[in-house]
Amino acid sequence: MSISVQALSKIYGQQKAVDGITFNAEPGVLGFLGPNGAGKSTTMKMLTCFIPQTSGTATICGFDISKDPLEVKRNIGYLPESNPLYTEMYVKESMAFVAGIHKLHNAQSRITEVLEQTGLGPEQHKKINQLSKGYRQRVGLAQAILHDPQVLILDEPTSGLDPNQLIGIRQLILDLGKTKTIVLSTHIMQEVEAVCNRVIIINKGKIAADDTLQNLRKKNGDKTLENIFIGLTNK
Ligand SMILES: Nc1ncnc2c1ncn2[C@@H]1O[C@H](COP(=O)(O)OP(=O)(O)OP(=O)(O)O)[C@@H](O)[C@H]1O
Repeated sequence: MSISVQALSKIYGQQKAVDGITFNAEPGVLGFLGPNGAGKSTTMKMLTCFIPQTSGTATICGFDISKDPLEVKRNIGYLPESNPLYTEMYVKESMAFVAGIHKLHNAQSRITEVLEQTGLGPEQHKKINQLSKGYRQRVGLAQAILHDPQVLILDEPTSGLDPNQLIGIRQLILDLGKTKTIVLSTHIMQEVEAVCNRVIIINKGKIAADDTLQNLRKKNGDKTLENIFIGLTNK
């Protein structure tokens, strides 16, 4: 199992942000949906060992997030919602920096491959602070996939992109999802329909639905995904 989550919870002070969620994921693109404040980013931060859980367990490619964080990080690529980048670096230089952190042996050829895959070739000699928002998103994604992880955690990877950029990034996510397990957080229902084969809807820290898109529609009288989302998250 690529991702296995058992009764995972996170409490910040008095706030129960994630409340005992359990799910598994295998290769494919899993849409991770929920209203603002539902606990999506918090869950992603726990799965990537960014913050510790309050209780429960999770494994990534068999490695426990509490006991084996280094192995988890070797097997996971993470694009956080804020997409933090060293903006003073040149694109290619920033990729070499990340390759160094992962101690990649084939760094040069892998960087060339990933720059190509993410459409960054023409921009590779610019400084990150000279790039448009869409291209910065691509740099974040390129850094997340550089070490060829089996699991990708993408927190709103397409927010703020123009329609042309959207198509390119969605296609890349679809291609990656053929072999990798991708957890994709997004508020764009059209995007979910375009790339996800399964969705989890989270509301107030709990899982409100976990199913294929097809089954969700069947169970909800063929309503649109937007209406299903509204129905499940206004409780
Ligand atoms: N560091 C923190 N300290 C205290 N509370 C936090 C912290 N981070 C998140 N929270 C709270 O936890 C809850 C879940 O937040 P989270 O960011 O996981 O939601 P989300 O589903 O990703 O929302 P969005 O769609 O707006 O990004 C919210 O009520 C939020 O205010």
